[in-house]
Amino acid sequence: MVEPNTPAIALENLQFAWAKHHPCLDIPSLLIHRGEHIFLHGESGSGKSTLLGILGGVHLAQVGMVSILGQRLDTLSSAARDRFRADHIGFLFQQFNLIPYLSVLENVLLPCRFSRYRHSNLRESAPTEAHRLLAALGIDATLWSRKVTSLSIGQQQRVAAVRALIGSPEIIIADEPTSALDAHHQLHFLHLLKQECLANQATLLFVSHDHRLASNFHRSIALSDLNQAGRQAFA
Ligand SMILES: Nc1ncnc2c1ncn2[C@@H]1O[C@H](COP(=O)(O)OP(=O)(O)OP(=O)(O)O)[C@@H](O)[C@H]1O
Repeated sequence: MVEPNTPAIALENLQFAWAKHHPCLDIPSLLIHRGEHIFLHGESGSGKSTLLGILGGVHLAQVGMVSILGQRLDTLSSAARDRFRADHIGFLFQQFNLIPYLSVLENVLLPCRFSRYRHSNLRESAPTEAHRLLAALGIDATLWSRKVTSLSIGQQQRVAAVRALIGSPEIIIADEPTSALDAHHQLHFLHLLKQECLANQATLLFVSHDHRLASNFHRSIALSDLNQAGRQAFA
């Protein structure tokens, strides 16, 4: 159980460089509170996906502190970080990362198979909750047993959102999730995602190039304002 006042995300003095490369991220501090909906934007190549990978414990910063829900990631083994991510973070990727040979329902149930914590958060049985979320995100019951790749791009995106949301992880991280959708479907998708995050009091960190979406969030953060990497080179 995570204390309600514990920040969702806290970074201090974070520095990260890819092997044999110049520093990519140098962030003195970042604090995101529980339940906040954050819009994170930045130019292509500015390090947004790298930062999300650090927050999810996929990459380890060489310097600094990364604390997620009060847990310092650098104190965990690689396997424990994977477990922590599976338990507490729902990731929603630009390319969906759905398992192509599984059905819609099988894809959606995966987090509850991999995480006992997320399974234990369910108020109903896993299939019942999956059905509720799929219906809430507008995926018709006739599609649930179909192979996920037979769905349209917009439908696959919503299936990926259901997979991120099931079992109520405290943090939802969405990396350019709407880039394949047209403007109308983008807003509709965002509305549904926010609604589910609100219902779960989840923190939403949403990355996009599309500034028109920013007004839908509590706070907008420009990575260029946070990140000092490379600044001295141009000073
Ligand atoms: N696996 C990797 N190995 C080495 N360098 C990498 C790797 N992944 C990303 N980079 C580099 O790190 C920098 C930041 O990349 P990143 O993908 O985080 O940017 P981004 O802001 O998410 O870009 P986009 O908006 O285009 O997705 C880039 O210079 C990129 O080339």
